[in-house]
Amino acid sequence: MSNSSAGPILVLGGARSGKSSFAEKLVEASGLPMHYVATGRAWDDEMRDRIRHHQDTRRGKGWITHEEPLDLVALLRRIDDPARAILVDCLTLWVTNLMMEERDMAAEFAALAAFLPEARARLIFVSNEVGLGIVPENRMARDFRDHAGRLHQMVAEKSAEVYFVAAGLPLKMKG
Ligand SMILES: Nc1nc2c(ncn2[C@@H]2O[C@H](COP(=O)(O)OP(=O)(O)OP(=O)(O)O)[C@@H](O)[C@H]2O)c(=O)[nH]1
Repeated sequence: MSNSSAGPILVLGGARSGKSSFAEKLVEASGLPMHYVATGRAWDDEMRDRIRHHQDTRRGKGWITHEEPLDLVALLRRIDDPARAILVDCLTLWVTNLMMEERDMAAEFAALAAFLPEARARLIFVSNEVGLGIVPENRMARDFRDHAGRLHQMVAEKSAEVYFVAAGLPLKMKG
């Protein structure tokens, strides 16, 4: 794992690809205090169960959890510290939440782009690669796919390392 000054790490993958576990291991290997930023919202019982499983079983003690569905950059600026590893899980849920609230996507992405080179913490971003299937039929899904793709390109460009995880296997794409 690179040092904090080298830039963030981006971990991409499909649903249930093992991307979050891989990213969690990177954070644990850093030996730094571990911060988890959840962008997901508990919108139903299934999601509530998943979140409980993440909090109690997957992460357990030793992690500090922050829940922020929208103002991700403001939170990252608040908790940024060179003596911390911060895992953001995940960027695609952030995109979903921003779209639901009709936020200015370009402005939000620009704020993140401005923050990344200044960040001092070991930052690890997890995100779903959603652009590999057929073109979605509905407009909102196409917009979502496009926003996610643009965001991934921006974060990848500013990252020191980029991985693609499939079937639990990480493929290093950058760094
Ligand atoms: N609000 C909240 N959300 C959480 C918390 N822990 C995890 N989550 C959310 O749960 C999501 C992960 O859900 P999963 O369905 O288990 O993971 P997945 O990304 O489909 O699977 P993998 O590819 O194996 O990681 C993350 O994107 C988080 O946003 C938490 O403490 N609070």
